[in-house]
Amino acid sequence: MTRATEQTPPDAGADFVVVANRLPVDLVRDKDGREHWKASPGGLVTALESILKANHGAWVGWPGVADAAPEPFDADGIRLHSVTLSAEDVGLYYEGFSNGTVWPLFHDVVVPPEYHREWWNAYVAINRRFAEATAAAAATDATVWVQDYQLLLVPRLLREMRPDLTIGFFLHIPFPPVELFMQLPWRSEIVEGMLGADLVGFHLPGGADNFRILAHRLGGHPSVRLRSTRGRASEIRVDDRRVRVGAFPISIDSASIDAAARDRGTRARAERLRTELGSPEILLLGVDRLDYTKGIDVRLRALEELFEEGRLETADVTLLQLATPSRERVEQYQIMRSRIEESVGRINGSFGEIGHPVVTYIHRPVPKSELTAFYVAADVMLVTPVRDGMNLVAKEYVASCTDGEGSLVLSEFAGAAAELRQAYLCNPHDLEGVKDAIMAAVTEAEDDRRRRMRALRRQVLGNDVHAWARRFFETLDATSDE
Ligand SMILES: Nc1ncnc2c1ncn2[C@@H]1O[C@H](COP(=O)(O)OP(=O)(O)O)[C@@H](O)[C@H]1O
Ligand SMILES: O=P(O)(O)OC[C@H]1O[C@H](O[C@H]2O[C@H](CO)[C@@H](O)[C@H](O)[C@H]2O)[C@H](O)[C@@H](O)[C@@H]1O
Repeated sequence: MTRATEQTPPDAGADFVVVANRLPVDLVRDKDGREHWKASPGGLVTALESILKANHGAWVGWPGVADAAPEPFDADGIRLHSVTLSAEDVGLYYEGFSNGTVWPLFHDVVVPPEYHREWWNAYVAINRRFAEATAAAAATDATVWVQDYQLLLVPRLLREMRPDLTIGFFLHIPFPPVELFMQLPWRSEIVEGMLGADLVGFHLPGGADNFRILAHRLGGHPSVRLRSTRGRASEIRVDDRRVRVGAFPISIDSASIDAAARDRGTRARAERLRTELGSPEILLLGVDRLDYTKGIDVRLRALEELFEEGRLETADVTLLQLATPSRERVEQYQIMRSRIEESVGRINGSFGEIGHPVVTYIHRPVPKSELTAFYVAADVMLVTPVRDGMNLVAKEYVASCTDGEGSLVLSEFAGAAAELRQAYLCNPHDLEGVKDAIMAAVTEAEDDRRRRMRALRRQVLGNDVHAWARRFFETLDATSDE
């Protein structure tokens, strides 16, 4: 989404409203003070954009910069309502409680979560602000879909304001084991906040199970498994309401990525890219937000050791690592960036040649069409998070391997590993295992590699983001009909 046009808001409100921390476009302020909109980062936007366009819905979210307060406007057929956040709000609610407390806690405390009462107070106040904006944007009896960990309190707040609404909630990141969640000083408030929804969705059944156990332990809410949904959902009783809970693994717009990857221009760009990278025999690719959960450091260590041990020849192999800047004011992200950039420098210092680094590192987002060309060009995709809700990059790569060539090295700790079983799976905490997975992806016989990719493509092309949304809405409808 790149163009935005102003229109008068519809009086009656929208029948379908998505509320997420971010709008699907970010407001960008140039140095000279001029403003324009650009697509905002991350998998959530990628996933929901096509669904909203098809349904002429509304989206409530933050425009991505402090103090911006644009009037509601339409962009590519979606009505956008901005929630204004001051610089202080961004520091306390987004960088603080969302990304300094919940994000690390829910990603298995891979860095220590911080618990600060002023972050929590801001989180409560801003969740209320999002709920109020959503209540104002939704028509009578509308369906509202609340997204993700920044808005865990919104379902309950919204139900109190607008009992007529049907409310779905989806968590895009892992829901942690009970023992870890219990660290949170505000654990009951969070669970009760989520239980305000009619349907609470997770990527994996394990997340749904953890939530059910916590609803019982913290709130005394009993639950039953629903046989009718073939083990996919459970039901929690909250007073006189029934809240469904289930697993809905998100996916991508597989067909459109497949088509983009087949495009002649994309293929030509992929060829040129390989030439620009020195025509390596094996092109490895990493594509991530620069986040400490993504295991970029893990794959760099693995590659460095494979070079040191002579298992990979530096003359044959190149890694292209794309890293989108992310949450740059949060300290742990700064630490991880320094560590990664130091590793890239060290590896190139040891193994690169003049004009031929072994690792090419790009710390900025690239256009989607360019990204598809990178996927097409790559021989091996490295996806090695220490924990990840799903990881859409893994699925995008598979959808781009239209000629059946290409190998995916995938961490068992990414949600995607539950579906992409034929990838070269590895444990990112076991460096030898990661190295072996990379070597297998590079050296396995062509027939075996192709057989794996065929199976992966069947999975990704047969389970796209439209099927994900359909499954979620069917379950939500069934819940609200009863
Ligand atoms: N350097 C980049 N340039 C452009 N898009 C990127 C880049 N890195 C990641 N993306 C996009 O961002 C999304 C990342 O989604 P995902 O892998 O699920 O992780 P997350 O949402 O945690 O960032 C994908 O759709 C991917 O194409
Ligand atoms: O908005 P940001 O702080 O810049 O972060 C970008 C998004 O990152 C997270 O993505 C998650 O959702 C993906 C789709 O379900 C999933 O594949 C991935 O594993 C998750 O990490 C976050 O959950 C979004 O809210 C952010 O917008």
